[in-house]
Amino acid sequence: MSAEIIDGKHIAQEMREQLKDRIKQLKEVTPGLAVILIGDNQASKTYVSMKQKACENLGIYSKLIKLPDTVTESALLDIIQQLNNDQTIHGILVQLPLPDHIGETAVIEAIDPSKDVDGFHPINIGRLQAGGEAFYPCTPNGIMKMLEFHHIDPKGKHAVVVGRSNIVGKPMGQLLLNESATVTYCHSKTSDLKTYTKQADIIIAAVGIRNLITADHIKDGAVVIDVGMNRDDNGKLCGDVDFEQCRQKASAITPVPGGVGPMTITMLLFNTVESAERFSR
Ligand SMILES: Nc1nc2c(c(=O)[nH]1)N[C@@H](CN(C=O)c1ccc(C(=O)N[C@@H](CCC(=O)O)C(=O)O)cc1)CN2
Repeated sequence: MSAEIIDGKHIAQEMREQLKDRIKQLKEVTPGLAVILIGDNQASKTYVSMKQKACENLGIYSKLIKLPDTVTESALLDIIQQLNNDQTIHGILVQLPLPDHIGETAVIEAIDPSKDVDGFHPINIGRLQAGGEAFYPCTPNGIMKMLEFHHIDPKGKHAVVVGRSNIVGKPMGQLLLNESATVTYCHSKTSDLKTYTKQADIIIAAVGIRNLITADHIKDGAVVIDVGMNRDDNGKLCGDVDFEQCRQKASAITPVPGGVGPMTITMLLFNTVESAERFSR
């Protein structure tokens, strides 16, 4: 078997075209996104510039606030407060990871939940658990859209999520559960990982370990979603899944790059447009 490739770039592009129409409908309101970037992390700079470019292409106003990694937590909280009160801003995000001296929880909790387009605030996480209207975290929500696009219904399927981060693993399991999947969480300390992954109809690999998931880890026909963003020995971007091995056995698989990544940014745009729509009602 050779797997169907789940092309995140293509799905992202289709969704972005739909968002353009929604932005046109907003008429007097221009959706506004504030992005706070702290320090000099090269990957973060790249992701932020991709977010800004994507906003520009769609006609979303984006405001970049660059802060040195010496910024204090209290100065950062003040800036967030100003953005909470800024009527031109419908979405606020603080690019992660943060420098060690800044508390992630305090920062996330300072963002007005109605502008928390990353979907990380405890109010949005609680609403996600309740299955209600909320901003859902972008990467897992993007994966749900990819499954939907490929008519892969999680209902009754066994989904194994490998990873337990607050931004991907945990909400991913919750979203799959909300769609009636049976969910197993594994992580970097799970012993005998294969025992679990071999039972999976859908595997989400989001642990940040290059080539952790090999053909031996999956059953024939599994759907394999790779969230990993790692570098190989030559500095080339690669995921948590051995793509060449697993594509021979899986029924559908995402590549890295060009899989989940583009959907993360698209779902950020989606949440920002949704927020502007809510403000304009
Ligand atoms: N505040 C947030 N911080 C972080 C998030 C987040 O959702 N909110 N997620 C990640 C990084 N991230 C977005 O911020 C992100 C990662 C990867 C991609 C992406 O499109 N990757 C491309 C490859 C890009 C490259 O060449 O380097 C791909 O997979 O094709 C987009 C967004 C952590 N921080």
